[in-house]
Amino acid sequence: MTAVSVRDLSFAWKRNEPATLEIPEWQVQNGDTLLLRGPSGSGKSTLLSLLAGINTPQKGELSLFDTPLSKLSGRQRDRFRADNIGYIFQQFNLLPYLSALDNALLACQFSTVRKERIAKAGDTPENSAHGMLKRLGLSESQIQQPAHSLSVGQQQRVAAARALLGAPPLLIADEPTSALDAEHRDTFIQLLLDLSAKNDTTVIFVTHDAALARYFNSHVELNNLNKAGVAV
Ligand SMILES: Nc1ncnc2c1ncn2[C@@H]1O[C@H](COP(=O)(O)OP(=O)(O)OP(=O)(O)O)[C@@H](O)[C@H]1O
Repeated sequence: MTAVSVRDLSFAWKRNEPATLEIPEWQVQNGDTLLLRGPSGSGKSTLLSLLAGINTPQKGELSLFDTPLSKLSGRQRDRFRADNIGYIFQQFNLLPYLSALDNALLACQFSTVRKERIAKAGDTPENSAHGMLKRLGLSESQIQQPAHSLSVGQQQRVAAARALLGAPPLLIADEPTSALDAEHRDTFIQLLLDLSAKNDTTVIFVTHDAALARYFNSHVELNNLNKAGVAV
């Protein structure tokens, strides 16, 4: 099965303006770990927003795990995203006054399917979130602390736990390491990839940082994929 399949996709932010993205063909295989690179403004976040079904392309096909997103209503797309995509945002998007544990648990609040996957593995969401946060290096007291009182590195781990809870088949991470020093960044990526591999989760990781390439089994330069703005 392919995790992502794109054909003749075109997306413009505004009608009658030149397209930001034109991608004739692109596939990501299930279980791949992919690094997506490109200069600032090249459309990386825009592409992620299409993959997550937050925005929809004006033309072309975009399927995730053989489900064409264009066939889903807005509400079905929201449900599909909650069930199937773990998303780590650049700014993490944690709720500041909720504890690390409750932030991680939000992933299950919006998805029965995630809860069911955990139940099938003989676990509870609370226990699974707690275990994930511990594996990501948070202490008992940090797990109970409100997110705003954690360091940037700790907040990033909470965002990773929330994204991975309930084993979504696709993890999307948008530059989540830009605030970290090299050592913390490398440890974090290694952990993220180890946890993803356990669930056979496909990973799409966006970064500017060429030094991270060695962690991923495929590499895509968005400017090679995207034909928008290129004369034919
Ligand atoms: N919400 C939006 N409304 C209108 N235009 C947008 C919006 N978001 C992005 N754009 C435009 O789309 C183009 C691509 O932006 P995008 O944020 O996808 O690039 P990026 O590669 O993720 O950049 P960076 O590495 O700086 O985050 C830019 O020209 C930007 O101005």
